[in-house]
Amino acid sequence: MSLALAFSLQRDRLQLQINAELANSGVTALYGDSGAGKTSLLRCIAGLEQNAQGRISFNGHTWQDEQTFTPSHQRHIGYVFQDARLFPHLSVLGNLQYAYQRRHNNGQLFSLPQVCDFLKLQPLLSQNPNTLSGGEQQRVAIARALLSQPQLLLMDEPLSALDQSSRDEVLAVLEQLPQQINIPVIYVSHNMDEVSRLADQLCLLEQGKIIAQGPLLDLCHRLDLTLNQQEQAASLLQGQITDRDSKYQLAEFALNSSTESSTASLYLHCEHALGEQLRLRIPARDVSISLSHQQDSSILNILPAQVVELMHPAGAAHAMVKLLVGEQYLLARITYKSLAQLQLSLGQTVYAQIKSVALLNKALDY
Ligand SMILES: Nc1ncnc2c1ncn2[C@@H]1O[C@H](COP(=O)(O)OP(=O)(O)OP(=O)(O)O)[C@@H](O)[C@H]1O
Repeated sequence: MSLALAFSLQRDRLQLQINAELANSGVTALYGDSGAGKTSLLRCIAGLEQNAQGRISFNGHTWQDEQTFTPSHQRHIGYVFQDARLFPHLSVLGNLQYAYQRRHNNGQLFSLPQVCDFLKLQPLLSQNPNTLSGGEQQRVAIARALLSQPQLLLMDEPLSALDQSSRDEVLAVLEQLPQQINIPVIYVSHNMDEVSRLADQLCLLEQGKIIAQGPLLDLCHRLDLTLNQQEQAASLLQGQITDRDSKYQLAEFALNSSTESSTASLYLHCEHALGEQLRLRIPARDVSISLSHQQDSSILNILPAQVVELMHPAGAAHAMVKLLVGEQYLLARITYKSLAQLQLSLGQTVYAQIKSVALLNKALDY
């Protein structure tokens, strides 16, 4: 059971041609450049594009084919837009009650107190939407979408219109979303940092077509994808906090591995509890490579690694090196000159020097 898509939509400047089956649990990120067709695809799923030709079905229910077109309000979906679109003449509570009263069914997946608690809306209930910050408005918009009791939640760049502090506020809520709701989420974004914090599955859209799809962890290390040849490419590593060093205020983060012999650890500063499964994001540009283990460096995290793939697009000043660290992959973006000087080859053992890591709250789903 899943969201099965086989349809096309003709736009003035874009032909959307979609053939895909999206997961029916967790967060699937629809990622692509501006104009790739992400919003158009989401609108087709929502039943907001009458001109889409083809078939869309969800969990065995046909929403659209040659004979059928289920209107948007009968698809049991929640939709969160880039802007909150709250009713200005109603209080926050009024907006929420309006959505709840018009819920898709009598299901009680999400109750008003539960949603208000999760999205920390209690102090805002009597306020008018115009008096709220952008982040607060977006939290209300998410609550409103959930109160309609959807079976599928669609989110179209819900952070893009927010300033940094509001963005962080809503992102913190979204990171907790999978623990709170048990429905699939399709999340449109062109921000890889956001995607790596929130998504389990990734769907890459380019010029109206899905060019790759699968678990985020698999796709974010594939060097054939242009996404991973760019400056903002980053690796995701999965592991847990296994020790704390109170003298230096550091925690030991051990990468998950199936055997003791292939384990590897990094050191970082964090407050997370021992044993907690976490996701680590390491920008490829913050990983350098040396042939020997540097003993006189301030870089704390230096790990033995094996070169498993090299990518140097013709004429480019930079190359991407895919390394195996323990049992997980790490990307290093180095200059073509360094690649030539080090004479790196496949299978070679090197040392990965990691200058920065970001600890993400969400563990990866395998
Ligand atoms: N209502 C419309 N009528 C005609 N063309 C449209 C319409 N909406 C979008 N388009 C065009 O379809 C293409 C895809 O737009 P869409 O908004 O789906 O892309 P996107 O990937 O979501 O981009 P962004 O990240 O900038 O929102 C663009 O060329 C856009 O100009």
